[in-house]
Amino acid sequence: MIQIKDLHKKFGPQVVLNGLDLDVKDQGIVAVLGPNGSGKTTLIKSILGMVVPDKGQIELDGNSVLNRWNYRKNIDYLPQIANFPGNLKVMELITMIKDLRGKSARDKELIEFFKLQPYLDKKLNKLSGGTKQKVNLVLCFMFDSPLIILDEPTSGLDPISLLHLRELIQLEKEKGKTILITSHIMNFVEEVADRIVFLLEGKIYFDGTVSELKSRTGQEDFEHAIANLLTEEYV
Ligand SMILES: Nc1ncnc2c1ncn2[C@@H]1O[C@H](COP(=O)(O)OP(=O)(O)OP(=O)(O)O)[C@@H](O)[C@H]1O
Repeated sequence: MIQIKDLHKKFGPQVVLNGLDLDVKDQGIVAVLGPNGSGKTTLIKSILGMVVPDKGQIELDGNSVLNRWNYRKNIDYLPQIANFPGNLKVMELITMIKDLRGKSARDKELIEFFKLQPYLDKKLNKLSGGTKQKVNLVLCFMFDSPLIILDEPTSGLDPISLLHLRELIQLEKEKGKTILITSHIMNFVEEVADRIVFLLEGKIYFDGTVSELKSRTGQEDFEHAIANLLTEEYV
């Protein structure tokens, strides 16, 4: 589905991606992890065509994405920070995005899933951070695309909403979708991820399952296993 070869990206003198290779063949949930500033969002935005790499190849289903835009219609994306006009009402925003995308949407089902009915007539700037994030999740998931990219989807969510999100992600996976997630909430990642891809110094430093990570680092606890990857590199 996604094939990335020798991806390089610099911002000014700062090297962010330095020859990164990534192959995602199967359906399932891939967690892209790494310290702050390790290039997770840069990688995601490169796949989406929002960042233009300096060098390297990105293919989706065998076709290069560089300088092509149509492929993005088949990706659902949740940005890390979504900035929508605050004076729009929730339902107005959902309707506007549906009109722009021109695709059928399952917004009603998701509004119910996240219990957003009481907020539909409220302006976005009057919502709490967590409620805004639920609106963003509705916008992201409503088009039912085969590839879903979620940049920090857990941001601002309370424990019950986190459970809902986990359930939704699992349901989407069961439909055969590929889901790429970044998150700093380690127990959420441990519960949902089929594969962990850990970025460090512009490359993939670890690629495997949660249990492979635990056995490589000799740590039973996932958070400690991740911390161990970092000390491995820096001692
Ligand atoms: N448009 C840009 N211009 C200049 N520097 C940028 C730009 N986008 C990202 N960077 C820099 O590239 C580095 C990687 O950023 P990126 O957002 O990809 O990291 P991240 O792994 O997603 O971090 P976090 O965990 O904090 O979200 C950072 O040092 C960031 O400041």
